This record gives sequence, C-alpha cells and structure tokens, in this order.
Amino acid sequence: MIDVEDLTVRFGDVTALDGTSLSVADGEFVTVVGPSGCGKTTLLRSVGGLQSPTSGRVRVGGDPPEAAQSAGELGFVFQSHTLFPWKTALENVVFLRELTGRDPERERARERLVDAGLGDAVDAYPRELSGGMCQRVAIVRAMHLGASTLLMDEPFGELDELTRYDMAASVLDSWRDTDRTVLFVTHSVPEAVLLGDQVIVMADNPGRIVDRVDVSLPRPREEAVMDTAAFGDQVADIRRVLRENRADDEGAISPDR
Ligand SMILES: Nc1ncnc2c1ncn2[C@@H]1O[C@H](COP(=O)(O)OP(=O)(O)OP(=O)(O)O)[C@@H](O)[C@H]1O
Repeated sequence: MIDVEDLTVRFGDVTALDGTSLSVADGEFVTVVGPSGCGKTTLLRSVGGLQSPTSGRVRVGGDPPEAAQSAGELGFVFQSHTLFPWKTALENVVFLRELTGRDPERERARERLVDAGLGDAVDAYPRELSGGMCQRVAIVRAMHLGASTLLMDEPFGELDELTRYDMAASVLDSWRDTDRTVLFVTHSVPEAVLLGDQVIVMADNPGRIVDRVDVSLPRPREEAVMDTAAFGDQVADIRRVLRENRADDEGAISPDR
C-alpha cells in the first residue's frame, strides 16, 4: 500500500509537486503519465524515500519509505540502469537479495535472465552489454528482489520497440504471479494503458495530479489488445485529459506517442 498525503516538493522557485495525494492499494499496478517536468520522477523518488518532501507525508506499507527500503520491501528500476560494473549480470541480480539477508536463489535468477532473452549474458559484465541489455538486467534484478512494492521510472526507455513489449509482458507475468504493488512512470500513453489498472495523469506548472483513469481492459493483456477499439478509446481519453491540462506547448507530451 502506497499512501501519499498532500505532498509538496519545491526546488527553489520550482514547485515540482503541489499538494499531491495518491493512494495505491496492495497488488495494484498504477501507471503515471504527464508532460516532461510535471514531477513524475519527483513523485516516484518521494515514494522511494530518495527525495524529502517540503511538506506532506508518504507511507509505504504503513511505514516511512526509508524503513520500507531498508526492509527490502521497495524495488527500483530507473531510466538508466544502475548496475554494479564490477559484478556480472547474475551477480547483479542476486546481490540485492544477499544484501537484505535473503536466499539469493541463483538458479531462479539464472532462469529469469534466460526468460528475459539474456541467456548468453548471464556471466557478462555490464561493460560487455548494450544499454538495452543492461536495462533488462536491472528490470530482472528488481523482479528477483521480491519487494512488495516496485517503483519503475521509464524502465523501457532504452529498449527497442519489440524488446519493450517483451519486457512489458515479463513484468506483467511477474506482477500477476506475485501480486506486488507497482507504480510505473512512462511517457507513452499506450504503454500506460497496456500495463495499468489505473493511469494517473499529471500536469505541470505546478506539478500535480489532474485525473485518475480506470483501465477497463480485461487481464491477462497480450500485446494484441493494443489493436482493439476499446484500447484505442482509452488511449484517446487519456490524451484528451493531457491536452486539456497542457499549460503551454513547450514540453507537452506528443499526441503521437
Ligand atoms: N534536484 C533537482 N533540483 C532542481 N530542480 C529539480 C530537481 N529535480 C527535479 N527538478 C525540477 O522539478 C520539476 C519536476 O521534475 P521531474 O524530473 O520530477 O519531472 P518529470 O515529470 O519526471 O520529467 P521527465 O518526464 O522529463 O523525466 C522540473 O521542473 C525539474 O526541473
């Protein structure tokens, strides 16, 4: 359970988040879209305890985020991977479990890497892998940690179109199997609809939540759902909300994405 109450974060004159409240129930997959600079990353970082609020309160599973993090209950995937360069892909994946005193489950970790199309990369170091491959390792690592809450900030940004949807399918599979809570930031409205139970729509100047849209598509969702009229309607609805709340043209989300 994620609980954000009246959260304001200011950086000097910039109000990155203005009195934002948000509640994500256990097991929910909530996606976040909005124009560049509307505070999506700041929201995620605040939930993860990486950003202190100017005012307001954040709780994860009833605890301050810092406590949830040290208990290994928070997993992160950032826009650019944060792998340890001196560890192989497999060692990177098991490390966080070791750090939090859990069974590293090496064989399961190896299987996850193979399932993510990284069978040949298990014993490779990050410098030997492409940016997209490293990002996939980082996603596998977050899944393998088994944290009850997963915070993902544009995790597929560096991936090509096909790999993006393979990874989306693997994140959805893993989420369904473990029932964890996910807060997922993306610039892509179709990706937000494909993945989310709900889509949080944000606006900028100041950064705030302007809508929360239920995604009424059945699960499990395959990529083919994106070709249906119902999917197109949901995407169009969210794009309309984005346009209606656009402060100006600068930095606005492209309606084609
Ligand atoms: N550490 C910081 N110091 C100063 N300003 C910051 C800092 N972090 C974020 N900001 C500002 O706060 C606002 C929100 O930034 P944030 O990165 O949260 O937006 P975003 O929606 O994630 O953007 P993007 O989609 O481009 O990643 C922006 O105006 C940004 O410049």
